[in-house]
Amino acid sequence: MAVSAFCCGDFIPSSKFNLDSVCRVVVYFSPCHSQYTNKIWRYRKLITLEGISKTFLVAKRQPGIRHAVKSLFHREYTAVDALQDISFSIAPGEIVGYIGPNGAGKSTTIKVMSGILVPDRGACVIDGFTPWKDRVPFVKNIGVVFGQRSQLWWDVPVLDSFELLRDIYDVPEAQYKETLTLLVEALDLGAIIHTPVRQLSLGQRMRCEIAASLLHSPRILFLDEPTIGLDAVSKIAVRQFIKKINKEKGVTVILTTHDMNDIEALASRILLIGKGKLLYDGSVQGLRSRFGTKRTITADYHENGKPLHIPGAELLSWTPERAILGVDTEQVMISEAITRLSAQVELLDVAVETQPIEDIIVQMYKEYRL
Ligand SMILES: Nc1ncnc2c1ncn2[C@@H]1O[C@H](COP(=O)(O)OP(=O)(O)OP(=O)(O)O)[C@@H](O)[C@H]1O
Repeated sequence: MAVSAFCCGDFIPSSKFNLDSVCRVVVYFSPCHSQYTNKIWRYRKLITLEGISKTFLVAKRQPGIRHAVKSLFHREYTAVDALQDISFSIAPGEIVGYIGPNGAGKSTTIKVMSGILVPDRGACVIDGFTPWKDRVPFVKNIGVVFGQRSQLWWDVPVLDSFELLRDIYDVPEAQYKETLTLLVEALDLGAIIHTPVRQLSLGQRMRCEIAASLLHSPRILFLDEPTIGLDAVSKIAVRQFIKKINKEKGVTVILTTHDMNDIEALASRILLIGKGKLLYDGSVQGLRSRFGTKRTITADYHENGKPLHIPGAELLSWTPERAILGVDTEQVMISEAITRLSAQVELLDVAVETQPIEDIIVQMYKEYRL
């Protein structure tokens, strides 16, 4: 019983399955079980970052010709600590939202994880590879989309870019054709695949970028602001597609975004980074219960001439038939507030709204002084 409970859970890559299952059984029956359980647990993680730090040296430049000439001989630099001791791990099949204010270090982390940038300190192991050391085998495992940059060739039809990428990743012809057919259908690319990239709208290009990042069927997808600048319909299409490949293909997704609707729609786990430091790692639900304690109660009732006074609740608006109340659940339980309300008016309808995730994030940024 205990063994089966221990074995079930995350997807285990087939090539590692035997070793992994044998290890787990051996470890479970070993006398120093807990010590080894930690190591095995880490082994089962697809992505592990430990103590990653990165500092950029930015040349100081003063305006004016005199300073420009001076800087030719003597340059001063400012150190920007983009990442400070970042550690986390991600299991196969997770969708993780990586959030934080501007300049927090999100893109820098994605660049480290995708092997574009070498950190100053720390370790990063993704599916057994160190991204910046094992670049050639590693990139076959990952797809990357930078919302503000393109991996497609500007002047040629989208399909030509896809074929070039097929050659770069050395994707077998049959596999390429099958994947392309699926992507064209799922992302509705049929009408635009023969159009040069420069003639596409932002939303059309973004769908093509996502397809391009998946042509080689990677297990991990890094998405850096994939919905930036998209209209509501395109955003929904991109979100649905991300959900689909996660569910059906088990693709692990790490997503940076400023759009909290992306987070609500997709991520079950959030990593919050601020000023290069990891500040929160937990579920969206955990975030709500820790920071989202405010509720709004809208009450409709039989006409009542007197403004309400509900102890523990703030009266946000009032008419003789409707009141809107703000309640902090840390002070008063919702059920208690409604009981107090019904003691004063004859209720017809009551609606309770939770705080939008956007407000909760703003509150978090305030709390952490970001
Ligand atoms: N190549 C670089 N040279 C110098 N400084 C850099 C470089 N790249 C990033 N930085 C600095 O590192 C910090 C983190 O930048 P990063 O792009 O990772 O932030 P971000 O969280 O992705 O921000 P945004 O949400 O605005 O995209 C910033 O202060 C930025 O100015």
